[in-house]
Amino acid sequence: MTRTLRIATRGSALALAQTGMIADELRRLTGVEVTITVVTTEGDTSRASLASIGGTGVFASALRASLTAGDCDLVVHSLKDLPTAPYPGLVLGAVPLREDPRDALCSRDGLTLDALPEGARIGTGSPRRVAQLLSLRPDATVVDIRGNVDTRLAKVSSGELDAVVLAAAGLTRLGRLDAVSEFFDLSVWPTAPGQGALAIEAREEDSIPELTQIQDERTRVRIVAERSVLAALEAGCSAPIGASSTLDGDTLTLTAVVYSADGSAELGSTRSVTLGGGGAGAGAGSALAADEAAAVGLGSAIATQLLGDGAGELAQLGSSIR
Ligand SMILES: NCc1[nH]cc(CCC(=O)O)c1CC(=O)O
Repeated sequence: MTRTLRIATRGSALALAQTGMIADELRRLTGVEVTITVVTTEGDTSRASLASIGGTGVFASALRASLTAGDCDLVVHSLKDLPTAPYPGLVLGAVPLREDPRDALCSRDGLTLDALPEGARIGTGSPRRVAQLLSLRPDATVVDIRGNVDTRLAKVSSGELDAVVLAAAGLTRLGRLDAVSEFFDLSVWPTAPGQGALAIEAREEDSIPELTQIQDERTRVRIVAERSVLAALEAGCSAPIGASSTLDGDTLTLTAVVYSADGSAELGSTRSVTLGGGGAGAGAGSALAADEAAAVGLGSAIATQLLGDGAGELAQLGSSIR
């Protein structure tokens, strides 16, 4: 009998697209059979603003409950929507190769952020994007929006908004890169920790060797570093924090920026570490574990520095702990 893996996912077009891609890769690379079931989450049913219903975890909890209950074997999440706190009994089974981590502006007539009219109405639901937008365009009116990618883009074509900011990765996966008028460079516009990457979550007690075949270890080490800043700042995905990383050879470099809510002030820090892969003689698994530990150390060092510089007060992190 062919082995079957059951994957659970949210039902949005983006979630279905990215889960479908993972399912196809698992089938192609390992020969397993894969089934997909849709789980509705609070993030899908509530129309309240994301910040108000709790940010961290609103998309993830129902999926995690399904995994814990044994109703599925794997869950595909957008990594940036996955809370940093460990979840009892579940593990990050695999992190596939990352898509473009940048944010993109989608406006009419290809206008860039600089070229938008005075007082332009720009839609986003993310406190980080609000701060970044206002820091570059203090005259803009930022409108808090919810909804899937197509709904957001429709508000621009209809004229309700002049522009929206969306993740390039989501637009790529949905085949909507045509809507992009500007990609923001990560050096001026770092994005959410883990943006553009997916998380395949599994039960700790299960052994699913197929997962190593869809994992990109270099992506995994980078996102571990980015997320450890959030964890060390005790901030959630709704906090106004951007992070970006590079892994050049064995040099892992991480930048994190903390913003005030109105974008008028920011604090940043950049550090690097040389990864040793656990040293000669270390097994493949322990080499990855050693690199992940170094990545966590890098993120914590950056968080400690930012807190020492006053990031807690600047971003009012206490109020975004969830
Ligand atoms: N919070 C919503 C969300 N979660 C993941 C993505 C797509 C990009 C990704 O995989 O990081 C998006 C949409 C967006 O931010 O535009």
